[in-house]
Amino acid sequence: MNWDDETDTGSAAERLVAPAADGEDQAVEAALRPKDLSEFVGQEKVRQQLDLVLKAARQRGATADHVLLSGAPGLGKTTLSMIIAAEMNAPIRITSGPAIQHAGDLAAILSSLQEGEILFLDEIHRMSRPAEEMLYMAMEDFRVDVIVGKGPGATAIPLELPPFTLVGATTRAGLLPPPLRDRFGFTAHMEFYEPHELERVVRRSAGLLDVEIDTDGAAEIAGRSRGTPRIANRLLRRVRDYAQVRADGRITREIAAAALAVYEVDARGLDRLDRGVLEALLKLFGGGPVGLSTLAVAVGEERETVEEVAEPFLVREGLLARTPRGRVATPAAWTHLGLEPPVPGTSGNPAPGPGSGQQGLFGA
Ligand SMILES: Nc1ncnc2c1ncn2[C@@H]1O[C@H](COP(=O)(O)OP(=O)(O)OP(=O)(O)O)[C@@H](O)[C@H]1O
Repeated sequence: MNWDDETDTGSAAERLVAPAADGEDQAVEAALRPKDLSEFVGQEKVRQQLDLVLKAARQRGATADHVLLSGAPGLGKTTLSMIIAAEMNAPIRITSGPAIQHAGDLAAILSSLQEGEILFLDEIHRMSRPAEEMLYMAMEDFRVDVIVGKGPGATAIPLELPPFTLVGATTRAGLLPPPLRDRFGFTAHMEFYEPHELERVVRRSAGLLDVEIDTDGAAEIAGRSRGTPRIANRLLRRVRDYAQVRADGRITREIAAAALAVYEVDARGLDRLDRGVLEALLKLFGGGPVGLSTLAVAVGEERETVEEVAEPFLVREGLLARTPRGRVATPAAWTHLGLEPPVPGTSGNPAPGPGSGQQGLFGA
């Protein structure tokens, strides 16, 4: 899947359930990041494999193989790169693909690395082609050719680099050219987290933020966090505000549910936009199929917003399907909104069923 699909565009930019980091996240994330592999929740396979890779490198007294981390935003790629540095007792340099537009930008970074340093290159799929080609040689031979001069008189001056470990992160592993992908010794795909894992993330973060929370309160937040630790931490902060202002500061299931109802994040993590799309699909178009443009007009949003912001999560949750004939709601969508699907052969509006308690863009 294309995880960039779930980035923010237009009116959806301020969503509480956006997977990308906002300013407030950046300010608090440093404090909440696990510092070593044992603190890193979930991703069992990745953790075990990485643990072996790092231990083996330490035993050999060598730098670790280059590591590629792929997966949706907010699943812990940056966190894991910092853990790699901590486990290797090495400094870390952080940069990103879009920041490296020229091969010279990359040469400057590479030539200033210390031996064993971890170079974290976020959004590696967005690096320019000349920089990418320079990276091939740097990863394989710890050497780059710096081109001096222009035209026929240009000469390549080889520059030796100290051994380093590149940790590349991408939301789009499929976009990486095979020669780049093949140069990583270890590739890990980060999965969305299970609710019980997010519950642990929430409880851990609550501890660090000095917030009292019970098991059910943590479970309630976890269930609405769309499989993503960053969203779990963000919802926790909003629930903490509510608990502090409207209650005694302690987070229980009731407090979490009431707080997130204020922010219109429902029990499954759908927000106002997601529910608006689903409600239009069910109430106005009998569950589809309906074309994307028509659906977008019906919810008063841009086509791109519906397609790139709302739909990826609805598809992932099995609530909506993209078919050649248009968007179609699944049986789970009817159940989630508490509506009865129309009986085949009738054209009446769907009747509200049990559980249709929450208001959406179209009312209940
Ligand atoms: N496995 C985990 N256990 C505990 N907390 C986690 C875990 N993974 C991520 N987090 C928390 O989620 C937040 C976001 O993580 P991080 O910045 O590493 O995500 P990312 O995948 O690098 O996102 P992006 O792709 O947007 O850069 C951090 O505050 C971190 O503390």
